[in-house]
Amino acid sequence: MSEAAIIDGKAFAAGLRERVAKVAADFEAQAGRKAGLAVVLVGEDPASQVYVRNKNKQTVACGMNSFEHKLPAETPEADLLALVEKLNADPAVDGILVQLPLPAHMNEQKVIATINPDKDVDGFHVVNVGRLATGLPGFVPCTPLGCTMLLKDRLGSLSGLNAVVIGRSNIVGKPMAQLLLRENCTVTIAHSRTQNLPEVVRGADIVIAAVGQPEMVKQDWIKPGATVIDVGMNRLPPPEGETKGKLVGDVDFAGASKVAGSITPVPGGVGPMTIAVLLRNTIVAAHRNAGVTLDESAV
Ligand SMILES: Nc1nc(=O)c2c([nH]1)NC[C@@H]1CN(c3ccc(C(=O)N[C@@H](CCC(=O)O)C(=O)O)cc3)C=[N+]21
Ligand SMILES: [Mg+2]
Repeated sequence: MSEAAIIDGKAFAAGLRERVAKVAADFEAQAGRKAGLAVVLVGEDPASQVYVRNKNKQTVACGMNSFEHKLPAETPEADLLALVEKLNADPAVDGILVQLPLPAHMNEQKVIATINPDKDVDGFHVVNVGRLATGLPGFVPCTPLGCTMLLKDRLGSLSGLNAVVIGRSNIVGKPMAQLLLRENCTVTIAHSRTQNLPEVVRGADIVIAAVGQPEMVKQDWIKPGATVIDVGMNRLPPPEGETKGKLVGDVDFAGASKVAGSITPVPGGVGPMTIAVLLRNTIVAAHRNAGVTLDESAV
């Protein structure tokens, strides 16, 4: 058995950002303004600050406006809701992202429910969850949409394939299952209570690992030739005398890549796709909100 092909999410994401930049330039020419993304960060979590900085840089690089709002951790929930309402009403803002997790004193569901669904470029609002489940146009969460793009690029049609999604979160597992169903896969959602998980995964042509358990999915769980998408991002404890631990996924990459047909690495796989799809969703939102025509399948 030869080594799996590496699915280069970083390169695919760079290509997607180039397509977004072209579409963003056309949008500006037609609408007479740039598309805009507002990112709200509450608190000083260092990892979150790095993500927000990257989003901001990539938004500007694609020719869109980035509006950053940083609030102290102890901000009252009512103040955050008021900011979201202000962004909802701002015609320069096409997309709104409130960085999760929020501090414990805030109700995430309530905050997400306050975002105008037509500016909800994360696809987290229940209206967008319902649209995805019923096949209506809306916004689809960035990570699972990015995974679907990588799968279709690699495999072409996914029709009839057995897909096993490990994890049932609202952000990845559940929308991932909906998207695979839309592609005519036979979909299984596995989770912490699933009996005989290795056997279930061995039936999969497509494995999506989104559990948050470092290197949980082992070599002998993988069907030979399967396509493996690793959504996990786990920081291992640093070795003696070092400050930064290694970043690993939910899949034992070295083992699984001996059996899989193709596999995403961590880092450089799904992560970069998440941000590129956010920019894609933002330029789509701008066209819809401004009434400018766009072939959405081309971006
Ligand atoms: N409302 C909301 N929407 C989000 O989409 C959202 C969020 N909140 N909160 C935090 C998570 C995390 N997230 C990542 C995006 C890209 C990388 C990424 O680009 N990772 C790189 C490098 C990571 C590294 O080296 O640290 C990679 O995997 O290659 C990671 C993580 C979006 N999130
Ligand atoms: Mg994620």
